[in-house]
Amino acid sequence: MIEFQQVSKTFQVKGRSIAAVKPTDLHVNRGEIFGLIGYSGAGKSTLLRLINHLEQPTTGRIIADGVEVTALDAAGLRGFRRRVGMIFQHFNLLSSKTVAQNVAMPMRLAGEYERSAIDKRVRELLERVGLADQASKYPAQLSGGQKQRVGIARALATGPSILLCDEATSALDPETTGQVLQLLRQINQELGLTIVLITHEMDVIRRICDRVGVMEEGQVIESGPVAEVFLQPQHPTTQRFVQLSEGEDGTQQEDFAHVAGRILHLTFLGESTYAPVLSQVMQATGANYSILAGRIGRIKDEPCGQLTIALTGEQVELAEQQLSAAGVKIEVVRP
Ligand SMILES: Nc1ncnc2c1ncn2[C@@H]1O[C@H](COP(=O)(O)OP(=O)(O)OP(=O)(O)O)[C@@H](O)[C@H]1O
Repeated sequence: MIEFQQVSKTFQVKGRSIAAVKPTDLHVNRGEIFGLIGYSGAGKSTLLRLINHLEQPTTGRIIADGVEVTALDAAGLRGFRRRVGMIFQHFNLLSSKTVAQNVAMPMRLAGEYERSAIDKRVRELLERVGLADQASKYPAQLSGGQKQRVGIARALATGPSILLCDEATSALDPETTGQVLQLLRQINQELGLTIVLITHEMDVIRRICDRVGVMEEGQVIESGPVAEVFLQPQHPTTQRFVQLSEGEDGTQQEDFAHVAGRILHLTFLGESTYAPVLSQVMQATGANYSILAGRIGRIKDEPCGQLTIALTGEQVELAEQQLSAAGVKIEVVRP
C-alpha cells in the first residue's frame, strides 16, 4: 500500500547537512493503522510528509496506493494528494470560515465538484464525525476535540484512501484524546482507510495501531505488530517508551537476589490471558510459583498480561514446557 525503498531526506541549512530521514525501507499494509513513534527530532514528521510529497525525498522511491509518487509531475501530484488526507496537531483550520466551509475547502480547491454535491458531502462528513449541529459555527467557538473532528472531516472530503495524522491528539486532554482515537479507528474500520500516524506516546500506539515503527535519529530502529513490539521490545529506546507508558521510570531494576528458584518472565496474549493456565500447569507438575511482578492490559482489542514468577519444585522444566505448549511466551530472567 505504502512502500518506501531506500528513501532519505537531507535538509541543507546554512551549508550544513541535516539527515532528517536516513535511507529507509518501510512497508505499510492496505487498511492498517501504522504508528510511528520517536522522540522529538527523530524524523517522524519528515517521514510522514514524504508520503504525500510535502517533502521531496533526497534519494529513493515511494509507492503509495499503486502510484509511484516520486515519479509524478505537478498535475499527477495534485490528483494523488486528493487520495491522501492529512490532519495536524494544531488542526490548521481557517478561522474566518465556518465549520462547513472548512470541510468543503478541499473539494472547492479541486474545482471538480458541483455545489450541491459539496453541500451533500459536507453534511455526510459532519454527521460522521458527530458535528452535524455545528456546521455554521466558527473554529474559535469549538473545543479542541471538536476542532480535530472538523480536521478529520476535512481530510476525508475528497474520499482519500490514506489518512496521515501528524500528532493528531498531542494538543488534547486524555478524555478527548480517547474520543478522537476512537473516531480514527471507526473511520479505519468503516471506510477501510489506511492510516499512518505519528506520536511520541506509546499509549496512542497501544490503543489503535496494528503495527508500529520506532524512529531514532532518522532511522526506523524497530518495527512489527504492536503486540510484539510492546510485549517484547528489543531496542533500548523502544524499551524506554514501553516503560514510560507503564508508568515506570526505568531506574529501578529488581535483581531478585533474595528470591529462590528459577525466575521467568511470562507473556500471555489473547486467549491465554484469562485462562487458568498457570494453576493447571502447577497442579499437573507439582511445581510451585510465586509472583514477583505483573501487569495486565489490552493491546487494541486483545487482552495481554505479563508476569514475573519464581518457579520451584522437582519438575520446573516440565512446567515450563507445558506453559510454552499452552501459548505462554517464556523468557528466562535467571536460570
Ligand atoms: N524544513 C526543515 N529544514 C531544516 N531542517 C529540518 C526541516 N524539517 C525538519 N528538520 C530537521 O530534521 C530533523 C527531524 O525533524 P522532524 O520534524 O522530522 O522530527 P520529528 O520526529 O517529527 O520531531 P517532532 O516530534 O519534534 O516534530 C530535525 O533535526 C529537524 O530539525
